[in-house]
Amino acid sequence: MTNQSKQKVHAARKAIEYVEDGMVLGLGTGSTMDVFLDLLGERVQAGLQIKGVPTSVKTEQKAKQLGIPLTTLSDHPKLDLAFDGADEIDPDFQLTKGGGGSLLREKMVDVTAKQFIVVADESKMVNQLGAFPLPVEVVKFGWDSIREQLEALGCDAVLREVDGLPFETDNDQFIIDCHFHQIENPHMLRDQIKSIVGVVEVGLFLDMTDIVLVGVDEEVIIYEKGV
Ligand SMILES: O=C[C@H](O)[C@H](O)[C@H](O)COP(=O)(O)O
Repeated sequence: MTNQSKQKVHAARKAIEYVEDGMVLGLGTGSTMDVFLDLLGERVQAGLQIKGVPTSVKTEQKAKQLGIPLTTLSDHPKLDLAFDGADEIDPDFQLTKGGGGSLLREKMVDVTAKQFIVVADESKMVNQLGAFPLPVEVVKFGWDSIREQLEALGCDAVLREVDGLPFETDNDQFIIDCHFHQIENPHMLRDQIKSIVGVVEVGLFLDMTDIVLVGVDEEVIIYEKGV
């Protein structure tokens, strides 16, 4: 197991400690969340009573395989906790997400939680957002015109492809990855991107995070908002 994988396991183990009987949880997407789901599945098999709202089809399928009971945002519009990974975390807990293409459902779920807990290895901690290409989910219609409008904001904007074909999200839309390299003002950029007609969501998760659990070698560093 790589050091990064070990850090994910440590952080996911710590995250499980926040889960209590009767809670309704947002279940994030990605390799870190896969570790978390495995551990959660073990706790459920041992008798823990929780329900989860998945943030992607992939997470939904894995949760079902593990016997984790699922529910919906319609039935539970306010979640107790949401757990999710991140692609970048800055010192103010601002995030970029969507490396796996699940940003829309992730944001919809994560924003509804009383507490949003980010689980990560230490490679995700950055001084400034932007080295990781910023994912933007867009409608298919006129996507190239949207891409040009994104480039006008000062980035190289690239349609995400898999095996030479456009990547399609769980919502049947495209992702455009925006290479800004450095994001000076995440709030302004979010507002500029969201004002482009045809943009569905942007992978800047701002002012949402309550707790960050970072796996660092054999320990986990806990960062809490306001502490
Ligand atoms: O769309 C994917 C999500 O935003 C993930 O949470 C993010 O990419 C982090 O994934 P991982 O834990 O695999 O690094």
